[in-house]
Amino acid sequence: MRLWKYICEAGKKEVETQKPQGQQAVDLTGTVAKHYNELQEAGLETRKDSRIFFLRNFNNWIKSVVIGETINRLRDENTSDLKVSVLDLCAGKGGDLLKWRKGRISKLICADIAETSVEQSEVRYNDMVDKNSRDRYPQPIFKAEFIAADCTKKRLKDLYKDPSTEFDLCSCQFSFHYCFESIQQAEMMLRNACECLRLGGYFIGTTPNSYEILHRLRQTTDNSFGNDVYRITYQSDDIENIPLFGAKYNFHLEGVVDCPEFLVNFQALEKLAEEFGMKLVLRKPFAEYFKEKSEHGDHSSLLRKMKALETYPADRESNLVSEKPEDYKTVEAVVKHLQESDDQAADDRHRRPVKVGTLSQAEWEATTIYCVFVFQKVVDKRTGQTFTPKNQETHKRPADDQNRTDLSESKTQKLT
Ligand SMILES: C[S@@+](CC[C@H](N)C(=O)[O-])C[C@H]1O[C@@H](n2cnc3c(N)ncnc32)[C@H](O)[C@@H]1O
Repeated sequence: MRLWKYICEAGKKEVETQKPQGQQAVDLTGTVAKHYNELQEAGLETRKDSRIFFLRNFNNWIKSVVIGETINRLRDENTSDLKVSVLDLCAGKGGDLLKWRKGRISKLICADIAETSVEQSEVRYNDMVDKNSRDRYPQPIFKAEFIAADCTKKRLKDLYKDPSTEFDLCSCQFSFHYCFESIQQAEMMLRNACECLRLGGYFIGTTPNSYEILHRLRQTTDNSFGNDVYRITYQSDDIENIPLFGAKYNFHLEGVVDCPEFLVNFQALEKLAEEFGMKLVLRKPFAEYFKEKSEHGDHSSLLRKMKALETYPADRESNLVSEKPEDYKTVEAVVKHLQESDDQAADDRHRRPVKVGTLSQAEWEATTIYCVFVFQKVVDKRTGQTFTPKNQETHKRPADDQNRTDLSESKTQKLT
């Protein structure tokens, strides 16, 4: 508790000292909302031609796995016919609607600061319901509610049609970091994520891994690192004195994002979450999460179905997503090695070219900035009631240095 008090006080002080003298601190939520509101929704064809086609699919695969596994876990820990109710915090244009449908949830509330995105997600949802009703065998589809609000400043509970709504799951994908602008915003975001969760409910998400970002920043001399797909530029030269809140950097992702973001201090996040009865169950860098989950049969076939990896070698070199040979240097060596072992094992008639699924090095470096997190509500702060899951896995918090990625690590999966 003393540590937490220290974190809070330090956080508040930092926010104060960051304000230019005699002025209000610049509030960046407006900039973020404007950016996402103006973002055009690319059609399927445009997306296919994109330099980050596989990166986007890969990130989508990670979301599918964490969402799918958490819904399964909820049903395991409760009853198999649990009517799952979900809050999609910073839901954007509704990119996860199909995942919720696949998870057979019963109720969804989507909230986002960008009004245009909220409208688009509602249209998408209505199209999905319409299309389903015209199907020969319509399936039940979850009820949905859409809210345009700054989730770091507005208490969402006051905006729900039914303020007594309880959720089994809150999902915040690729968005949580925006709330680390200030302690007040982080507190409000966590309040929104956790206060309406029922005991045993989960708060899951994907967010940039600040350990990884700092590790990469320390290897540069100009506060900036990246490649032709992404770039991170930290606000100041002083990377040894990172503020707990408001540690701003600019994030650029080719053709999709160009926005101020904030480093998430995971210790502060855990402490803040504790105030809402939440316990960290898992935090894993994407590289590690991919390695673990891609070995699982269902997830591995989903990788293919979602086109989350690029086939290497391609039929023609010009079919590769990157024109730079160095983007395929590691995978080239892996294929060579696999081909040699296959050739030794097979006789002449059965020799076949080895193909693997992979990501170009530049996309791999971009996606491995992120990590997955899972919290569970283990204490109801109002009643003091506690929750002990049926299959409690003892969570070992990863040491900070285990939260970094070895970029030469294999990112391939044999296809044939
Ligand atoms: C990278 S997008 C992710 C969208 C969606 N979760 C997904 O995975 O497809 C980040 C989203 O966070 C939203 N966002 C940023 N700051 C926010 C805030 N303060 N309150 C609510 N939404 C916010 C943006 O409008 C945007 O839709």
